[in-house]
Amino acid sequence: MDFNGSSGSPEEPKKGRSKAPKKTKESVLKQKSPAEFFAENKNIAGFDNPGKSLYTTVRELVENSLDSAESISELPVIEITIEEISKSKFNTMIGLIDRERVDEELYDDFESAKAREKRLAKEARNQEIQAKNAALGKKLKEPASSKGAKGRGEASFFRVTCKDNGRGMPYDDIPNMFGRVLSGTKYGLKQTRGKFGLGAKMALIWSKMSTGLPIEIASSMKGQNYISFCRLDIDIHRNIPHVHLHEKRENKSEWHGAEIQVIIEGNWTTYRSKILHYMRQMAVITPYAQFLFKFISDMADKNVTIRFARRTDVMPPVPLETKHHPSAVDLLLIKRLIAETSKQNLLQFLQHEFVKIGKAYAERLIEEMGPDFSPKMTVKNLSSQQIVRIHQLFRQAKFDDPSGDCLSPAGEYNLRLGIIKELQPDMVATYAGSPQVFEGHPFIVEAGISLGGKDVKQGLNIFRFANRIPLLFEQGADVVTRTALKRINWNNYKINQVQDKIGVFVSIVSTKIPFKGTGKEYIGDDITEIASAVKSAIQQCCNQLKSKIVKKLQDRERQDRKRNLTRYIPDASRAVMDVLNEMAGHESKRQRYRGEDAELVRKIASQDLTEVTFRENLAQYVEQVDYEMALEYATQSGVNDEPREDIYLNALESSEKSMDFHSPVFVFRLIL
Ligand SMILES: Nc1ncnc2c1ncn2[C@@H]1O[C@H](COP(=O)(O)OP(=O)(O)OP(=O)(O)O)[C@@H](O)[C@H]1O
Repeated sequence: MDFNGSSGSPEEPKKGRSKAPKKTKESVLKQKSPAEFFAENKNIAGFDNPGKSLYTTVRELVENSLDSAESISELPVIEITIEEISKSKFNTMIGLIDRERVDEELYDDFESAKAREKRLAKEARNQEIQAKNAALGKKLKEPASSKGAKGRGEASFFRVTCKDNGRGMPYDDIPNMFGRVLSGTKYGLKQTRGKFGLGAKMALIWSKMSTGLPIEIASSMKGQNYISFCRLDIDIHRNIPHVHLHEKRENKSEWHGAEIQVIIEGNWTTYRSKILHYMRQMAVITPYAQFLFKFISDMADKNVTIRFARRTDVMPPVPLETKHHPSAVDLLLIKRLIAETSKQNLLQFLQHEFVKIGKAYAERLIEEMGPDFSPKMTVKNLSSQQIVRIHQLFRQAKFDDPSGDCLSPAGEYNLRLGIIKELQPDMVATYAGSPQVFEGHPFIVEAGISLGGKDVKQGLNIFRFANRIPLLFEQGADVVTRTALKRINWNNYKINQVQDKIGVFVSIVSTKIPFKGTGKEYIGDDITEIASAVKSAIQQCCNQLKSKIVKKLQDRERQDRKRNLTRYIPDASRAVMDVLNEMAGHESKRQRYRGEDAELVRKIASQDLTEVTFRENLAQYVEQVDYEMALEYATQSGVNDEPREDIYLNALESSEKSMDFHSPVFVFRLIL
């Protein structure tokens, strides 16, 4: 869909300034194209500064690739490469001669000899303080990063490439898909990662603003014997693609998918960890995808290669496009649906363009609308007032909730697998809620709680996902953070909120994610339905963990008790034997005992019972008591009934041909 309402040749100028109303001399009225607007307000789309822009570019490209592969039910294979381009290399690329500085004082990072002296003295003082503190065992503060001198520093350039095995794009659509802001294929009512028709264009706008270089797209669809190649940039004022090269190339390897390449200014140093976190979290929520992430630079020690291997072939079902729920439409939307419908009369329109309106219910609604409505009336002839009446009734009438069938949650199995694969926790519990509704939109909340694991800090580590996208920014106000911090009493579940390493994973999917703020980065805390679904999903996980933790604690207590008893056996045996030896020492003393006691004393005297046998018997007894206690606990807590789950892990290297035989308790792999 195209917000400009244009579908003609992309190269042809159609809208924007050229079509602005004629201005009189006094008029101050101006128009802006959507591309211009977003270029001027790029923070809205997550392009706040070079570092964040690098992060958002990666994110937009990866998410487009995932959407694309999943739309054809293909297990995603995605390669993302960030290549650092030095300034001189960049200058060569654009044909600019690298010039040495002549007038040093002209530069923003120029530092006078006096200022340099002052800075170095300050740095030396700081180092001294740090050394003193270190000697006193005090916690060291990160030294304020000394950039040498003031200044904005050198710009860094990066070539970002993302290659996938997805659906690809039709040859003719590519220029508009990448060169016209607010055009995309994901505007319908459907759960998708992308929605606005903006992300890829923003990467291009940023490249245009920072390097002036075009974007390159290579793509092929299944069965196409050619690769569509397109190099283009965007005419920001007119919001139309400016195509440099658009041609068909040979597709020898029968490849399908897309490869997008863009050269932008960025900052790897400040956003490295965010980008790697993003990739890692994406691997958690998408364990059926294979990601290869590479950072390449001239300095080999900066290079990074991370392969996030596919660990399951189980892919969530493709989300389905659904119709609007009557309680979630506004006047404008009803008018648009009327304009677009293929249905003739009001009855058919209500029945077919909305969910949860059956024929009988549509008839009752029309009856209720009043005497100037009838089932057979032509829907396109409805007056504005009549449409308002329909809208009012939609807001007041009762409708069944939409079902969650159109949604595609990650799935409890995938979430658990993702958590285990990336964090290797000591314990994990997951829960998938049933579909619920807010403002006429279905949503599903899934959660996972883990304890322990690698690269997890003490306290709460929150991982948020919306429509299977990791959300990394603006965490504080998010519904998940607030719920985990304020509404869960972790003590109740024997979890120590400060000391334990707690992973909180919450994934929300919906046909509409109610993002707050400008950056599509957090979900507000004010939608009660979502807030309570998040709370209950976390609690369900905590309950599962609690029984595991209690069992573990009891196990530990038992082991401690056994260890303590065992530790005292030698002393206790020796002490008792001393007494017994004393009793059996003299014939005259032995005479005093009768029955069992006499027998015992006799055995001591004849050395039939020694300290060693006594010690052995005691050890055996402790063992038996321990066993009986374990058995008693198992019967009480029904440990044997604990649900078991099969988890099938794929081999890290899938190059070997093999066949897996799954049994309830093991997987047998036959290498062919
Ligand atoms: N890797 C890809 N494979 C196939 N189609 C793609 C790919 N990348 C982009 N597209 C197409 O280009 C369109 C525009 O992409 P863009 O990133 O601008 O917007 P979007 O993904 O629709 O929404 P959002 O701005 O919310 O990300 C997409 O709707 C999709 O049809």
